[in-house]
Order: sequence, then structure tokens, then C-alpha cells
Amino acid sequence: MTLTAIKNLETDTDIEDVELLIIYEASRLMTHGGSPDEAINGILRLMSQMIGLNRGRVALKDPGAETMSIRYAYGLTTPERERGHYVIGEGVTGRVMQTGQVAVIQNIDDEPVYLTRAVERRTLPQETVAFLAVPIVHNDARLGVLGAHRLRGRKRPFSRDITLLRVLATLIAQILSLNRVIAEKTALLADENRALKQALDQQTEVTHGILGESPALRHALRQALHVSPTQATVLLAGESGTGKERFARMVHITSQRRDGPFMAINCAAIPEALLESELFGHEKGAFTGAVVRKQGIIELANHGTLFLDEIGDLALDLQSKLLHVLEKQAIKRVGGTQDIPVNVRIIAATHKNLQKAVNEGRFRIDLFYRLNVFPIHLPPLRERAGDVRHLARHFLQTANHEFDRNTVFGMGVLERLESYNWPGNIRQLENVIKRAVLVAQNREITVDDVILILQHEAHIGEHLEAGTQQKIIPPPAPVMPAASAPAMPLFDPRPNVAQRSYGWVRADEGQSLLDALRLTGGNKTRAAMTLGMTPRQFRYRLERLGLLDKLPPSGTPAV
Ligand SMILES: Nc1ncnc2c1ncn2[C@@H]1O[C@H](COP(=O)(O)OP(=O)(O)OP(=O)(O)O)[C@@H](O)[C@H]1O
Repeated sequence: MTLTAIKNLETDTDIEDVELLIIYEASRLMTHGGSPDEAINGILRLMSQMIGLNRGRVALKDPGAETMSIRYAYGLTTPERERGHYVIGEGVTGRVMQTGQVAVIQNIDDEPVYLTRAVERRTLPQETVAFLAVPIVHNDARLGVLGAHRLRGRKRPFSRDITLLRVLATLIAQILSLNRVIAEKTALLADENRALKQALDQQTEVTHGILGESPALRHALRQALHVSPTQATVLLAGESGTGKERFARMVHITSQRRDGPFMAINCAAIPEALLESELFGHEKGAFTGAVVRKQGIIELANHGTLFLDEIGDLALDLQSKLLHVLEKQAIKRVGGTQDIPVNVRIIAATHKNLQKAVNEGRFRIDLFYRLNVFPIHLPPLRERAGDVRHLARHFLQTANHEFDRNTVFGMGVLERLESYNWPGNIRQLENVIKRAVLVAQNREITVDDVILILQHEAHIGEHLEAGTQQKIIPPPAPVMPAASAPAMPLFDPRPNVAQRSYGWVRADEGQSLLDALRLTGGNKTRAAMTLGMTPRQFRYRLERLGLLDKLPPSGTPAV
């Protein structure tokens, strides 16, 4: 059956066939996966071509306004479509929208409400023209109106057209709402995408692991990014654990030297006698034990960056040799006579007040000026409002990953962490979170876990500050020097933890050992972790304090 043939067939059976065909085709359009324009315009075309419902149009409510406009039409010119604006309640279309009722205008010339706004009368056939309109409803919400002209003289009863229009309006409502859902989903995805991008950008802005949003940190970061592309020497000043080395690496990575080496040395950690050779290298036979020629770290950093941590601890004679490097861009190996050219950018760091060291004659003023070309102050954690929370979450994630746990912060933990003073700064926070992850029961770090760990941290601080004020129990001779103390593989063995003298035990430490045991149900290994000790250190302390024999067997929580 061709379309024209269908149009001309107007017996009841033919009409039914055509109606079914239109519905079938309209449903196909709906599920075809094309755009809503394609589907709705296709339905309007079917209405016109197959059943004589001409100049079909879909007027939809304008978002946020009490008006509506023709959005889809078939057989209307562009100016006709553009004229199709109605206030809700105005004209036939506006009234259908307002009341939700069907409109059957048998003769548009006799109906005063009919506006003849979009299509002028003179462009319509001279016969009697009718106008039918039905509401487009979805989930009880009126979205708009579907309307069409027809010649009144046709045999098809109006009631059948209305029924068909109602069915088609339902399909159109489906198309529109599906489209709306898709549009909303797309917008949501676009939002998510934007958020992810932003997070990614921030991550690149966090630049190589430098986390933090506080103005103080952002300021330091901006300064570092500003100086990184230059060759300038940078002096990073900040308390221990504030991220000086992190910053130094970031400056290196964001500089043109990024493909060269990044070498780091802690001037305070290496015995003075060895430091010179570590820095400058030595020639074979330069001193006893110098059996081969060795390059120093400055040479190894050639074409890259050298990070000199704790520069304030550098002995005066090495200070002058370093000055020579800065001035001449050359080094002399120990036992050597020749200057070896090097191309190194130096980033120095100090937690001491270098200016004071200069005033006290412990630091060369000329070296100070050389190093202090671009000073950056790294703020302590207590001055980085909001960052503790941020960093804590980050360290929780990394500790979970490292220890294959799935621990979360319990209620109030972040607040407790935020209220702490963090003398050991980020490194201390990192260690505390690691320990908390290890001691957490039932996958949740509780405020009690944190309090216990922090109490112990505070004890260490007191001990360090008060020194001999506390009654201490000396270790058995010989005293174990910190350097040969048992390794603490889980924790960074530097300040706040490392400065603890492992050989000495404070008499009042017993209570925190017992508290830790109580918290961990008597498990000594876990209790040791709570306190940042190795199990050996923990046992040693219990023993020294005479507590070991008094404990119930391990696994008994009644400590
Ligand atoms: N902004 C930061 N975001 C995430 N982690 C950080 C940040 N700053 C520092 N850290 C981490 O904190 C720890 C201490 O940082 P870093 O060693 O750079 O400090 P430092 O100031 O050089 O310490 P020290 O003076 O004791 O040598 C490291 O584990 C580092 O990875």
C-alpha cells in the first residue's frame, strides 16, 4: 500500500489499518535512536501524509516561563513556526495547556478563541478547516500541546483523530522525557567530567605530591613554581617534616633540568669526616681506605639538581668549598689538584635560622648570600589551616594501600587530628596515620586510637625538650647509639621518632606501654606499632621497666 493509496482509503477497516501503521511507524521512530527532532518531526510527517492531520505542531512550555512555543512542526514555514508563541491560557493551544483538556475546533473561522497566529488563514484551503489539539502529558506533568489542522469535510470521525492524537502525544511525551533524562544524565556526566578534570588539574597543580590548599602552602608553591624554570639557587627554610625535600624535587622536576639527576644529601646525617668525600669525591689514595677514585654527589648531580639538606650543619671548611662550587661551578676532589667543571643547580634547606648562625659566626656570610638568592619559607602544619584533614585522608589512602587494609576514620578523628599541634609536621602526621591504620580494629580508626598515639607523640616531645628532667632508666652498658638502633622498617626513622634515644627508657613510660597493650588486646606487636616502636624495642622497654613478667600471657586482654 502506498501512502497516497492509504490517504484515499477511508472505509472503517482502512482507517484502522492506517492508524495501526502510523502507531507502528511512530513507535519505530521513537526507538530508532535518532534525535528527538527526527522522531517528533517524523511523527508529524506521518500524521500529515497518512491521515491528513496537517500542519502538525508541538508547542512546549518554555522553561521557567508561563509561555509556550512551537518547537516541532511539519508543513509550517520557518516564519510560521517562529510566530508560534503563546501565553499559557491564550488561544486554543494555550488553553489546552492550561486545562489539560482536548480541543476540537470544528471550524476555525467560527471560533473566536482560535488565534490564527502561526498560520495565516489565507494560506489554508478555502474549505472548512478544523483544528484539533491534545495535551502532551508525562507523569501527570503537562509538557506541551500537540495540534493539527484537518479538513472538516473528510469522512473520518473527529473522535478517531483525537484518539490517534492522544496516542501520538503519549509517544511524544516519552520521547521528550527520555531526551530530558538523557540530557540530564549528559549534563551530570559533563559535570563529573569537569570535576574529574579539575581534580586532575589540581593533582598536577599539587605538583608531584605536594598536597594542600592552605594559603600559606599555596604561596610557597607559587614561589617554587615561579623560580623553578630559572637557574637560581633556592633556599628552603622550614621546620623538620614540612616538605622541604618534596619541594626541592618539585623544583627539579618542573625545571629544564628535569631529565638530569636529582641528588640529595643530608649534611647533618653524615659524619663530618666522611662528608667532604661524599660531597666532592676523592682521588685514589687520597686517604687510607681510598682504594679507588670516587665521584662525589656534586659531580653525580652534574646537569641536574643537588639538594643539600640541613645546610646549617655544614662545617666551616666545607662551607668555603661549597662556596667555591657556587662561584666557579667546579669541584676539587679530595686529594685532587684539578678543578672539575660541574653544572649543578643547588637547592639548600635548613630548619635552623641561618641568619642567626651567620651572626654567631657559625655560617659564612658570603655563602649565606649565595644560597639565599631565592628563599622560600615552608609553613609548619599548624599554620596550614585545613590541610591536616586533606593530608590525613591522603595518608590514610596510601597507608591502606601499603598495608592492604581498608581502614576508615571514625567519628571525630579528623577533628582530633586537626586540633593537634604537629611539632613533627607532615612526616609526623604521616607516621601517626600509618600507626593508626595498623592498630585500628574493625577497619575503623577511633578517636581513642588517635589519642593514644598522640599521647605517646607528646611524651616523646616532652622527653626531647625536658631532657634530663625526667627520671630515666639507663640502658645496660653499652648504650646503644641511635645509629645502630634496631631498624624501624615501617616508619621514617627521622626526627620526632628518630630523635628518641632508644637506649634510654623513661620510668613513666610504663603507663603508655600498658595503655597500648590494653588497646590492642595484649598483642605486643600491635602495641609496639601503636607507639611507633619495633616489637623488640617494645619488649626491651617492658623488660627494663620490670613489666614483662607481670603481664598475662599474650592474647589476654586484661592488661
Ligand atoms: N605537601 C605534601 N603533601 C604530601 N606529602 C608531603 C607533603 N610535604 C611533605 N610530604 C611528606 O612528608 C614527609 C616529610 O617531607 P620531607 O622529607 O620533604 O620534609 P623535610 O622538610 O625535608 O623534612 P626534614 O627537614 O626532616 O628532612 C615525606 O614523607 C613527604 O613525602
